[in-house]
Amino acid sequence: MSAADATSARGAVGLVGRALRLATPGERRRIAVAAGLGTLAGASGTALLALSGYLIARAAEQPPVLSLTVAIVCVRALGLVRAVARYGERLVGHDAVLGTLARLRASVFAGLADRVPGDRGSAELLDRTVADVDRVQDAFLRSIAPLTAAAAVAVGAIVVALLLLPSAALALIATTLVVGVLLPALAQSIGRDAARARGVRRSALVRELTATLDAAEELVMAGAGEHHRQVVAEHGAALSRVEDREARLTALVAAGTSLASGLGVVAVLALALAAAADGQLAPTVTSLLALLALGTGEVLGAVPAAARELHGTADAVLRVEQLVAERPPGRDASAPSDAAVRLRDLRVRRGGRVVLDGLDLDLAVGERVALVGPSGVGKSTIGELLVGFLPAHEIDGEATIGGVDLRTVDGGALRRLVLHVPQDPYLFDASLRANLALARPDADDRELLAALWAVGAEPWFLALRDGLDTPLGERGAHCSGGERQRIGLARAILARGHGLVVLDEPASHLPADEAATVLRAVLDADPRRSALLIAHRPEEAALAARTVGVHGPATLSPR
Ligand SMILES: Nc1ncnc2c1ncn2[C@@H]1O[C@H](COP(=O)(O)OP(=O)(O)OP(=O)(O)O)[C@@H](O)[C@H]1O
Repeated sequence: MSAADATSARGAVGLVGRALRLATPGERRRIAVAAGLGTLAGASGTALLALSGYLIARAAEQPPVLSLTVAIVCVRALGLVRAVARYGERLVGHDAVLGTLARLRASVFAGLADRVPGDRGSAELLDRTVADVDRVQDAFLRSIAPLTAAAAVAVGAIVVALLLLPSAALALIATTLVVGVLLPALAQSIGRDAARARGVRRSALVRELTATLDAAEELVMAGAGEHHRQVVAEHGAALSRVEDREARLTALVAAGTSLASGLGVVAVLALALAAAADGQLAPTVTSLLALLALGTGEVLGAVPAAARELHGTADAVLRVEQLVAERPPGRDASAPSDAAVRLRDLRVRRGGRVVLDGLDLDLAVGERVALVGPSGVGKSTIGELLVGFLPAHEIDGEATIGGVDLRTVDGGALRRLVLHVPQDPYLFDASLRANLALARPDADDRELLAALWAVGAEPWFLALRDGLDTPLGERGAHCSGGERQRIGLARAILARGHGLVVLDEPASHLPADEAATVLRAVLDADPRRSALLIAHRPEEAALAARTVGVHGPATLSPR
């Protein structure tokens, strides 16, 4: 089903089914209970209104009070039932939906994290993914529940009217068709166009804003800040215009809904009065019918907004469903037994361009190999291949680790086997301790400090006021390039259990006379670990038992 299909009734039912499939059976049961309680609240509200009308009209005739007792008790009971059912609906519904959301967020994150980095998407995709999961909540609470309640109340009211005055039932059916079918179809079409236009405008704004914030320093230095501020403001204004138009159209539909409901009440009242004048209907039932129509109109009044919401959530539900259900292509459950690497006649394409071609490389268990060569010839690409960061469709030829094809190896098993130490390690906006503990959560402070000392970070550390509790700032903004690299290298010293470490120029910002010593400490931290060391400096390459030169797409020669 495409998002556009959601405009049809079948599409809407299908979408409700798909949204419900995102919940576990237990959550579905609670969502059903919430929808049932919502229906009970809506029905008792409408019945309360109708019965109150009857009671007032009957009381005006000044009958013996005892003859009103049943109606009075019913009115009290309905008032209580309505309040309790509404409270229960909110409680059970939100409890079920928030539980579903928490679980979905974790699944969506796992789905994104499992993808190779290039396949993970931009800030815009991540932004939409977070918003999408939130919108699934709307599908449950703002669409499914009110639509169920409205359908049940409308059918009940029509049956009651049919028993009392068939012509009033016809007027109610007409109101239901206009308010519950025609106007929602209009609202859905507004929702579809508005959601599409809003999505395009919002994406453009997020893209521009992210790019501007990322490059803020360079833009200010180049004097281009004002221009970009204007571009962001224009995108913001365009989004506001789309939202403004959507709000005006929505208000028109809301006005149409109130008008149609009101006309329905007037029609039912007129028919009931005429029937009462003809003696076909007791005068007291006239007000019951009119207020029954009023109550039904109120419940139906939520349908256009619910239908619009349902359409608005269609794309979101489909995207979340894909992220939760889809495994990254080509990854299966095979786990390599060791870290022996074998590459034969390997060809790698990146961005549509061949960057490695005819590559042969062996790395035995426990062996240390250095990769050297000019910039841009594909050294890092080899490292990324070994750690599963390249999409399978970009790799041709033989590429195995522990005898398992690198294109099909299980992502989790590969990351437990191969440790990647990048040139620019990612530091979280957290304490130094938390950033180091990422590599070994059970390491104590003594071990963390030993790792810092081994990478030559002692003088820097001793100058920190809060020691291991020092916050490192967003992306490690409080650290220099060299300090960030030392933290990345300390993580590699702390890490345990890997069969292979890929060191991708992780000491390039350190002074040349220190880099080789620090790298040796990393290599010696786990002597059983084999290593692929990507290096530009000869003294670093000399740490490996064997050096391999990479010279371009078609050549790779052992030295
Ligand atoms: N994500 C990517 N998308 C498209 N092309 C890429 C990507 N990453 C790298 N490349 C291209 O692949 C080629 C090899 O890049 P790679 O980073 O492997 O080279 P390198 O030998 O490690 O270079 P350096 O020594 O400068 O780090 C380069 O031409 C680069 O432009």
